[in-house]
Amino acid sequence: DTELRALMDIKSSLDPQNKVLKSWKNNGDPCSGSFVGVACNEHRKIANISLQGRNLAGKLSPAIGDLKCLSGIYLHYNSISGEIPKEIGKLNQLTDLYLNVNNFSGVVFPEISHMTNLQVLDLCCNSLTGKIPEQLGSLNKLSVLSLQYNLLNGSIPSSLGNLNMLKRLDLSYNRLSGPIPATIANIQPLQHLDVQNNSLSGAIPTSLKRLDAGFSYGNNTSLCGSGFRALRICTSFDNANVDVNTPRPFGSITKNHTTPAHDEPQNSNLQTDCTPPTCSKPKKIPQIFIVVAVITGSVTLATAGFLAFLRYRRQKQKIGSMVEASESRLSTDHTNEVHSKNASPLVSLAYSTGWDPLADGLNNSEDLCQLALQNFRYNLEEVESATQYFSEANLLGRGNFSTVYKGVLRDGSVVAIKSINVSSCQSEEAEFVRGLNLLVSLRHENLVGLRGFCCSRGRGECFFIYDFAPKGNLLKYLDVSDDSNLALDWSTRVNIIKGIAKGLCYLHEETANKPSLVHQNISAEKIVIDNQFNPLILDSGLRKILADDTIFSALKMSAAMGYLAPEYITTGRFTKKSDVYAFGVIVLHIISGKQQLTNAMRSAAESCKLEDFVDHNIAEKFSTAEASKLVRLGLSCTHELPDERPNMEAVLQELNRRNSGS
Ligand SMILES: Nc1ncnc2c1ncn2[C@@H]1O[C@H](COP(=O)(O)OP(=O)(O)OP(=O)(O)O)[C@@H](O)[C@H]1O
Repeated sequence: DTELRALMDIKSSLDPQNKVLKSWKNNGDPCSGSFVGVACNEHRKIANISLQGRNLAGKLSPAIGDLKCLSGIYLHYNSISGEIPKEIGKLNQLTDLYLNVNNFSGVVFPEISHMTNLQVLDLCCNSLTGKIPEQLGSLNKLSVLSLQYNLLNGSIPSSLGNLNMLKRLDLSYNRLSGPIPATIANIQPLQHLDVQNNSLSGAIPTSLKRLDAGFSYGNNTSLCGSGFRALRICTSFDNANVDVNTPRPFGSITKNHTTPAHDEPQNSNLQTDCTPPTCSKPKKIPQIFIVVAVITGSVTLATAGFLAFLRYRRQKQKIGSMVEASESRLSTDHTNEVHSKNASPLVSLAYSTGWDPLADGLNNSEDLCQLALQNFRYNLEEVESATQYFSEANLLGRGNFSTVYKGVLRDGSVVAIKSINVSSCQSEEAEFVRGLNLLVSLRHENLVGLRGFCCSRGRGECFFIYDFAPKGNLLKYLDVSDDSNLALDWSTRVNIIKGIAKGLCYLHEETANKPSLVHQNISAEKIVIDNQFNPLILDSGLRKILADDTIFSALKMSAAMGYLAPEYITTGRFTKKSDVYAFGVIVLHIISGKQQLTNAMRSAAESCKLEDFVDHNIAEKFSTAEASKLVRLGLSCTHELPDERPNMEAVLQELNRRNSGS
């Protein structure tokens, strides 16, 4: 079929050596869940391609334009080169386009503006040249436009002022010249505008003052304006300049450029190709059995405000060199004031506390908190030697904002070392240090033990060193065949459920020594198993040191796996009850032994048909009474309404009651 052919085409150009996309098979079914990074909608049309951070080094094929029901393309943090194909413009259902942090070159084709449903366009950190097409001004659903760190020149099109849903606009680190169009200042929802490090000139529209700290304009050759810090007052020459470049009324630009005659047949074709029900979005979000594409799309809607502007910062190797490049550029080209404004607070933290080996001897901190943290400090050398210089052979997992390696410390103990890019961390130094203090203070038998950390300015990364849990994560024990030896027996399953409940209860409770914490990212991958088959929760408290937007990528994953509480879609907030929901999903996973819970399974659970729900691998070797109570617990924890879910304390009481009764 056309979609499969298109996928094969995309595969051969994106991954010519067939290293990453082996699972995309000519005779396979892309909607079976077996094609890595591919998710379909309810009509079995491809809705999402999520291949971020996969080391893809080929090109993006024009065949992408044949996947007409795509709503999200996530190809960021790869090394994809060549042009962004014009054909991408045919995707008029697309809401998210993430091509940031790659090696794309060539121009931004005006055809991109045909994607009329686009909400996030992130092309940051590539080598794109030429002008920003005026036609982008017709993408009127756009809430995030990120074009920073490219080689774009020419002026900022005033048509961007038509983007009346835009919240974030980042054009920094390009070669743009001319004035900042006054039209941009009129975009009501705009909260962040970054144009720093360009060659802009003329008067800054005064109304941009309302953005306050959300407006960054440093390092532009001849900008002027009154009431903006570190800017000179405009002269009559500047004002004349502005007049010359005063944007045309944007209505006319929109008319001329956004709906050129040749677009219409193309777009209307797409409409007919893709008319509902083929591409329709589900009206209702089911509870835990959720289509990946639908939920990721919905989550995007609910959280678009905080999702994208910092995404470019979240790469591993590239970002380090980029930070350094921008630092050196700033220190040679620009004033100290700008330098200190742009340097990451965390970088200075690394200096001031001497965490970085390069900065040893500079430790002049008198802050008691920070001194207490010194006990947990490791140096980079130890981290490097433990992981054999971050050898791929020691790689345990690579997530959206972090990478985990297995390592052996000098004393012979085995550890898991989680590396997080500095740019994914809280940028406020005080907040970060507070988060660190909390992190090291958490202690519980069901939380994986944190031994220490190391923040390296040189690598632009922070490392967290944890005890290693040798039996792997919970996923390893789901969907296993009965001859694999991995099927857990009943009492182990109950013990694991109870342990997770204890760990979560500890996190949720507030004591004199710790605040109440919401984990926010509970899933089977975040539960590792120790030698005694006790469960240990990963990443507890980590949220406190991460930048606000960092959680978002993890969120999409948990949404995809069904761990995300339904109310998140409307509230955009994590609560203890959303942790309870994820816990409930895990309970159902453990009892059923399955990672994917089908509707049929849910009905079986609801009607207490245990024989259809409990993992066949344990045959009859389980207590029926206990199993039906646990299934009921799983169902009540995953109740659609948060108020109807029990809190973790009640869950634990129920589990203990069961134990004493059995
Ligand atoms: N302390 C540990 N002991 C044993 N294995 C671990 C430990 N920490 C992590 N792992 C393994 O590494 C995998 C990846 O860890 P984790 O999910 O925390 O990081 P990640 O892949 O970088 O994802 P994320 O972006 O969600 O943090 C885990 O699922 C687990 O299998």
